[in-house]
Amino acid sequence: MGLELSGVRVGFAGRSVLDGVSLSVAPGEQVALLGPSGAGKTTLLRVVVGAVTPAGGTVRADGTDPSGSRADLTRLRRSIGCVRQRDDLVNGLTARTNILAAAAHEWRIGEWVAVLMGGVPRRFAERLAELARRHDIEALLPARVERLSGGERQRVALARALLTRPRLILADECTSGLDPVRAAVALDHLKHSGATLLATTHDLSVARSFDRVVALRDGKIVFDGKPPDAEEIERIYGRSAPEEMLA
Ligand SMILES: Nc1ncnc2c1ncn2[C@@H]1O[C@H](COP(=O)(O)OP(=O)(O)OP(=O)(O)O)[C@@H](O)[C@H]1O
Repeated sequence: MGLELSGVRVGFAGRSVLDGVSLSVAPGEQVALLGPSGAGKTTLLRVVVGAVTPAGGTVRADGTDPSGSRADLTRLRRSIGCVRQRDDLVNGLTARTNILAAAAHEWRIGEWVAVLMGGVPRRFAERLAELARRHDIEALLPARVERLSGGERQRVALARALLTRPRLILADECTSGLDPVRAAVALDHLKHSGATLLATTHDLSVARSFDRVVALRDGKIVFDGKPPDAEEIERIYGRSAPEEMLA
């Protein structure tokens, strides 16, 4: 799925958070959105998914305006997989049900019953097993998600985002909270999903694993290209660069 943002402006309580952001991402392209805390990375993802309506500029995801009609937004969201910084798994439900819920709009009546009884509809079984294996969560599937650790929840959230093979993945700090091996597995899986990928990070080593890095500072794009080296980062961010960006 392609993305086109032009002159996007967002403000909260009179304070500018995105200030004339223009960005073009081709279908299948993978982009790291780099920036220190508060630079506007999450807000940019929220604009793409229609959770924040810009005060100015235009946004098109797959040619659709995410702030347009409800029907357009619903259709668009079904092609997007989100992994949020703070996952929004539903407590009280098992990891299995949380993952399957990503496809709830596709369930048939019999499948609703199967899922509510703790089962897995046959047409999702193979995909669920593959994701569980890949993210090492097979043993966690029957557990209620409130009993899982932060990193375990993160892996469940990744599996959920990938279940329906989305065409666009918005990953917000998706590896924070994961150990280095699992973080590498998660990134690798996202990158090999074939989807367009927009992944926020303030970790330069994560950004460096992408071919294209878009850096934000105070709501503006200040760099767009091959991964910047430490010297460039210092030039872009000066003292506002957190240590992990200078490493
Ligand atoms: N709903 C909101 N209401 C008011 N201010 C907001 C809202 N959402 C974000 N902000 C502010 O906008 C700024 C940018 O936030 P955003 O979450 O986009 O930054 P970020 O680059 O993702 O940071 P982090 O790496 O810490 O997640 C912050 O100063 C934040 O406090």
